[in-house]
Amino acid sequence: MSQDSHKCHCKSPTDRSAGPDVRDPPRSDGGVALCGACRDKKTCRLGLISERLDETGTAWFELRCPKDHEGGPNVAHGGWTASVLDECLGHVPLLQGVLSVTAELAVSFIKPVPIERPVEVRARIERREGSRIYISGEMVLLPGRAVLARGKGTWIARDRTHFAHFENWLAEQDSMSGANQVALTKARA
Ligand SMILES: CCCCCCCC/C=C\CCCCCCCC(=O)SCCNC(=O)CCNC(=O)[C@H](O)C(C)(C)COP(=O)(O)OP(=O)(O)OC[C@H]1O[C@@H](n2cnc3c(N)ncnc32)[C@H](O)[C@@H]1OP(=O)(O)O
Repeated sequence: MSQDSHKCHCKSPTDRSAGPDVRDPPRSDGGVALCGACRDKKTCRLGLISERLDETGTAWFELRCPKDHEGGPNVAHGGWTASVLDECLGHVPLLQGVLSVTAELAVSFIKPVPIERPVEVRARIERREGSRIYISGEMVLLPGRAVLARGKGTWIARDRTHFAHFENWLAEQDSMSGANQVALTKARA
């Protein structure tokens, strides 16, 4: 359902659940835009150290896989690699002042990613169609830039009411399951 056609008593975009301003998100000391879980710690727990957008529209990220994301011996858990690509690719529109959410993400795992070694992600928008933003990127090992992983996917541009709409949807789900519970209890009585 599109947000425009969603008719409910949604909270206003200025409500706390709308989150911080996407054009001025909370950042780490290295300038990385921080998601909800990392704001208090003021550091990206996935290991992103810095991010920048160059004049051609390519976004560059420096990072290391923290030890607590180890999967196999001395290498990253695959979920870390997928999370980092989700994060970095999603930051490309964010660096241009656009909030978007991941609709689809495909990850190719080319080589294991060593723990605590400098790696780089570069990502760019391939094209846009309506609210759909097609983004791709790759993770390379520094300094030689051997490719470790590739990601590509579809992001959907949203406005700040996205999360307030979701909270209303969740409340509707909860009230429906509450009503179902009452009906079930009555049927059993
Ligand atoms: C990135 C990190 C940010 C760092 C934070 C810094 C601070 C920033 C400051 C402040 C805010 C905080 C920001 C946090 C941001 C976090 C982002 C994430 O974590 S993303 C988490 C995982 N992804 C989800 O949770 C989506 C869950 N899915 C959905 O919400 C919906 O399914 C959604 C929005 C994807 C589609 O909703 P519909 O289907 O109701 O919307 P309809 O209007 O019908 O479709 C819109 C367009 O989307 C296409 N679409 C829908 N699903 C698709 C799919 N699976 N694949 C391709 N296209 C799809 C449709 O074809 C349509 O395209 P057409 O506009 O007509 O061109």
